[in-house]
Amino acid sequence: MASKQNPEALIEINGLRFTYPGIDGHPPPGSKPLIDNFSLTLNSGDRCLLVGSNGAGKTTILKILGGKHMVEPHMVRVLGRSAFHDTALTSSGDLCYLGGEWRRDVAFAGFEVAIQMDISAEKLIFGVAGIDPQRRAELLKVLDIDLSWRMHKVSDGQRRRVQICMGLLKPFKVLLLDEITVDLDVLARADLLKFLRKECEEKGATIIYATHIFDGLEDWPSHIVYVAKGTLQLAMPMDKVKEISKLSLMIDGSRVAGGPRAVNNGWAAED
Ligand SMILES: Nc1ncnc2c1ncn2[C@@H]1O[C@H](COP(=O)(O)OP(=O)(O)OP(=O)(O)O)[C@@H](O)[C@H]1O
Repeated sequence: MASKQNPEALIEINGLRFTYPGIDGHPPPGSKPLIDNFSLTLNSGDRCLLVGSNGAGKTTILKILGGKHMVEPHMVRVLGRSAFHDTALTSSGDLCYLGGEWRRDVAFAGFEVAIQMDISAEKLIFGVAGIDPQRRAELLKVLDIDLSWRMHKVSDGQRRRVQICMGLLKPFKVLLLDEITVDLDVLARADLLKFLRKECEEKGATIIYATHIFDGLEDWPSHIVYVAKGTLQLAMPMDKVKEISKLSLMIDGSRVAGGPRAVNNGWAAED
């Protein structure tokens, strides 16, 4: 994470404040903002794990970053632009959001189609125009997709793999992932995380990944952000988290008879 002035910042959130509108389209009078005074800056190559309990506001933050909710343009800048107002950010593929409603549908030949329709994986994946064949082949391998799968007959995890593949076909600069890996088996998830890490390290992409499943993620993120009740509680590079966690193990080890207390590597946090 970097200072607000850093020109390399791919994501800049400055004092974000957000309240869901009521039925009249306006925030209910006197309502407390769901997200309040939230600031965060991520640079090229950063891989940020967004954690927090149910209802903490993770999806809301990702949707705002993905341009799905309107906020004042100065509060959220993605690639230096306002995600809500600059629709070219998403249409170009530079900003990619995978989560929420996306779980039910995929973009196919310019339309949103139900992911469970009677269609082959091949038709869906090869139906996306203007894709680098090498990238497509790599994703098919990473996600271990059988092109003959019929989407209405495959398992949830297999369907999700096709969907993730389609979402990642276009190279992105900023990727927002909202719990999209829950249906994947351990190996598929590990391969996907490896691919995503490579995109950051080699192409300078930035990823925010919201998840409750921390298994196998110890070495994936470069940063961790913990949110509770819409407020940023902690934003830290992983190196620092590991340092603190080691330190706390040493301190506890010297205090507690019988050895160090498990601190769960600094990952688990309760609201
Ligand atoms: N469209 C909406 N209108 C009004 N309130 C909403 C809307 N969407 C979410 N909320 C509320 O905002 C709060 C934060 O929801 P959000 O989905 O951002 O949390 P989350 O951290 O992603 O939770 P989870 O881990 O369960 O997915 C919740 O209290 C939720 O009820």
